[in-house]
Amino acid sequence: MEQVSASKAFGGVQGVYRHASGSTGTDMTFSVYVPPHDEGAKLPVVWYLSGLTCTHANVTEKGEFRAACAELGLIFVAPDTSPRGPDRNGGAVADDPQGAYDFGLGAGFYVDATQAPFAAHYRMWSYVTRELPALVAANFPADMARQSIMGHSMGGHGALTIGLTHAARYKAVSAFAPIVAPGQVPWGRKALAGYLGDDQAAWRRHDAVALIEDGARVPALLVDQGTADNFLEQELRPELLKAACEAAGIDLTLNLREGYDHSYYFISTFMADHLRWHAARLGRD
Ligand SMILES: N[C@@H](CCC(=O)N[C@@H](CSC=O)C(=O)NCC(=O)O)C(=O)O
Repeated sequence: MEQVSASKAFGGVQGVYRHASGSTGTDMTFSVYVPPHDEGAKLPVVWYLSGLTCTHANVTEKGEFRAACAELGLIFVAPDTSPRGPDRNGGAVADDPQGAYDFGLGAGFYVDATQAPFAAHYRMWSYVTRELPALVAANFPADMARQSIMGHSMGGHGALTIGLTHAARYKAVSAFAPIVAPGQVPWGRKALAGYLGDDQAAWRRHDAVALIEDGARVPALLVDQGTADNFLEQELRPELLKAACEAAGIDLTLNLREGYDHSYYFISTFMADHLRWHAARLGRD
């Protein structure tokens, strides 16, 4: 692992790191904020999965998480959203043929692709759930028995599906403006078809509403959603998650935030609220 940068912030260190990923077969860049802590202490880890078009940098620069993480003693990890790099294996790493913002580069959807040409490199599920946690555990003062996960939009979809699938691992799961049912909306249908083909069982394993319908459970979920979000009605559809949680008895807190859009102005406004909710479930309040 190579350190790209390290800057003191709120008494801790905001770092950016690069490594050769075995999951994606590319170099991957991610950021980690380590709050001030006693020497030898192990700290809980909050994972943040970003949305379409993002790298680690969007939330790192605009997410305004550091003050709360420093206060609460939380490590904050922000991975990239897709493999990147020189074109290999027929365009698997480079942008998709249409150059779309919602598929291919910057739009890995946190799945392990099975379809050519993406299967060779687009393995963000393995990267985020296995490879990067091992790297973080080995290189940072992380208590891997206390992890939680959150995300935005496409990353909210990733946080929900990963959190529902690994319910024992992640002590808290939350999202900002998540895609809740990718199998039912254009962004998701395009990505799942492109990465997973027509395997409907695989689609359901990467769809929060379908996972809940199929029996996945977490004790509680927190979702914040802006009412002025351009993507609300066509792509996000939080009412589908609300209905699934009600039917399943999952304690969903769905905060509809009047006038907020889909941007980091919205996310940064409610970031500290989410981190406090996570901290309470990670034994840090
Ligand atoms: N057409 C827009 C759409 C991109 C966009 O809004 N991306 C969001 C995530 S959307 C769901 O995953 C985002 O986080 N953008 C980065 C940011 O810093 O705001 C476009 O191409 O810009």
